[in-house]
Amino acid sequence: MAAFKIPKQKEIKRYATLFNVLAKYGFEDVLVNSGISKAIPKSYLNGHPDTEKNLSFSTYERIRMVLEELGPSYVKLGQIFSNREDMLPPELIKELEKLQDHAPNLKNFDVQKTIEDELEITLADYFLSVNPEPLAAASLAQVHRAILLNGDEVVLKIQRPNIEEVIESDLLIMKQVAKALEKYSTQAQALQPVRIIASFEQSIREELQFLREMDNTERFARNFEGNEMIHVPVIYRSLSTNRMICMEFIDGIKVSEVNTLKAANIDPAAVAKVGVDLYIEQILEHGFFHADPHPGNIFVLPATGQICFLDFGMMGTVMPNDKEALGDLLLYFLRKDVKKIIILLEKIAVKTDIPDYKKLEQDLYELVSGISDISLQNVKIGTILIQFKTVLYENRIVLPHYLYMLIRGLIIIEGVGRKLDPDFNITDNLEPYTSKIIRRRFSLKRLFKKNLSRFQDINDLIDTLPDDVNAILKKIKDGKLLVIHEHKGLNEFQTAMSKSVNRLVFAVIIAALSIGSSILVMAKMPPLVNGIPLLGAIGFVLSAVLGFYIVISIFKNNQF
Ligand SMILES: Nc1ncnc2c1ncn2[C@@H]1O[C@H](COP(=O)(O)OP(=O)(O)OP(=O)(O)O)[C@@H](O)[C@H]1O
Repeated sequence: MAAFKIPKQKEIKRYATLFNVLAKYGFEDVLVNSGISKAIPKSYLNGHPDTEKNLSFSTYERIRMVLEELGPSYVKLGQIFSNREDMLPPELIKELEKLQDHAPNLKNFDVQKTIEDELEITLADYFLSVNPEPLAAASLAQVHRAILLNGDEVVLKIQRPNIEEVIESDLLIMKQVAKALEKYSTQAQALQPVRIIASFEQSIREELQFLREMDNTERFARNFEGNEMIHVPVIYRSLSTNRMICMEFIDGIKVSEVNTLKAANIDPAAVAKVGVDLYIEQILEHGFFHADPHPGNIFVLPATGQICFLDFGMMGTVMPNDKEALGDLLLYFLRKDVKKIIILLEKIAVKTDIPDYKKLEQDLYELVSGISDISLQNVKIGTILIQFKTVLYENRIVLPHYLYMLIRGLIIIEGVGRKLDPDFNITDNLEPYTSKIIRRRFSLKRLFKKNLSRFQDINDLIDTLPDDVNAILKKIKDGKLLVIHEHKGLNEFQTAMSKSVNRLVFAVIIAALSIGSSILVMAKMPPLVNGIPLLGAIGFVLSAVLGFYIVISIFKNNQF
């Protein structure tokens, strides 16, 4: 039996609550085995729990219920881990996603005094009014509307009083329990509770730093500078602190309120298209994306139709190298090249322990075949991504955290899009990016760099792409790729390439002729005819004729 440090009096109640809730759902063993329960006076415990009723739920359901009952810190723990597919099984993730962040309004919360203390001001010097009734209440903060002296409408996102202490104290207990779980429960060991709590500690501390959230908001605004489709709330830095954000009030309609949008003459289908475009741009262009784009965090401004994202507490980052890998992954998926997908996954994974490569190959093959069996028009990216996550989990491949954030973000945003427009299809939004990636991957410059080794790739690509993607390729009016597509074959492409090489050789000859003949003319070198150097004159004429021919050919059909 482990020696457990007797908790201080004020912690005993929290431990007792934890024990009672765990016991209610049949998880008390760990506290008993680790000796924690012994340190709690019997008078605090609820007697023997009635586990019969609650055990009828699955283990993962019971874990979610425990978190709900234990309150804000634990709900936050569950929410943060609802996107840690790299650490938890999919069935548990599904349960954690059900956790809602609607905390009860604070009782006896003196908003005015809190603001004055936080900013060290007298309220009336800066604010015309502050609404004591919260606009929203979440586990870490409460949001209140206010009006500044200049008439600006703002909201104040204020951290709950003493939230830091509550979290510190909960963290302490969580760490103790995690250690005990890891030591005494084989079932819990697989979930790596100590690692989970360490990671939670980092995330929750970050979320409590409102200065970070403000930095994120402003970075997000800079990324979209000049884009008329989006509006980012303005932050009032001088009225904000690390525990309170003062920002522009967004007088918008939530994207989930489809009827209200229609009543305001806003086309929900257009909102879906623009909203998802903006999201994909964050991922693939800026590499800095909103990690929680649920409908409560996306508004439409009725006056301008602009989309407005809120809550920049959790953002994902895609580094330039990661973008390259994402592009490759997309292409290999489209080509159903399972072997290359595996090589790439192994390259980018943070951890792999693949027990059976044949099974992995089979799983991925089933996944990619599923994509091409149905037309891209009917593909639900969410379904594919969920399957993909399951394949990763079952084959013990752990990808970097940002990828799970991104997958989750795409699944959520696709859901938002489909709610706004049942015919919505995210692949339409992805099309310009797919085209761009393909064009970049197979540009002549890159092919030259790769010693033309991608010839075979291109041929494979053309032969294996689904019709829809070929249609995408067709749309690329940039010339080179169109030529590749229309020739539809390796030989023709090679011919086109060799003509390009010819063109280069001709250009070099002409340049040499011009330079050579210029030297002869300037030096007036013999043989001379009427004082003009004969060779120089021939060189001039030749280079002029050839140059003219090449220019005309290029203009006519891009070939010669
Ligand atoms: N600038 C704003 N203008 C209007 N409403 C806002 C604004 N900021 C926040 N809200 C409202 O307050 C709610 C909670 O805000 P926010 O999401 O930033 O807080 P949170 O504590 O991170 O909550 P959650 O974790 O539930 O997302 C939003 O969903 C929105 O309804």
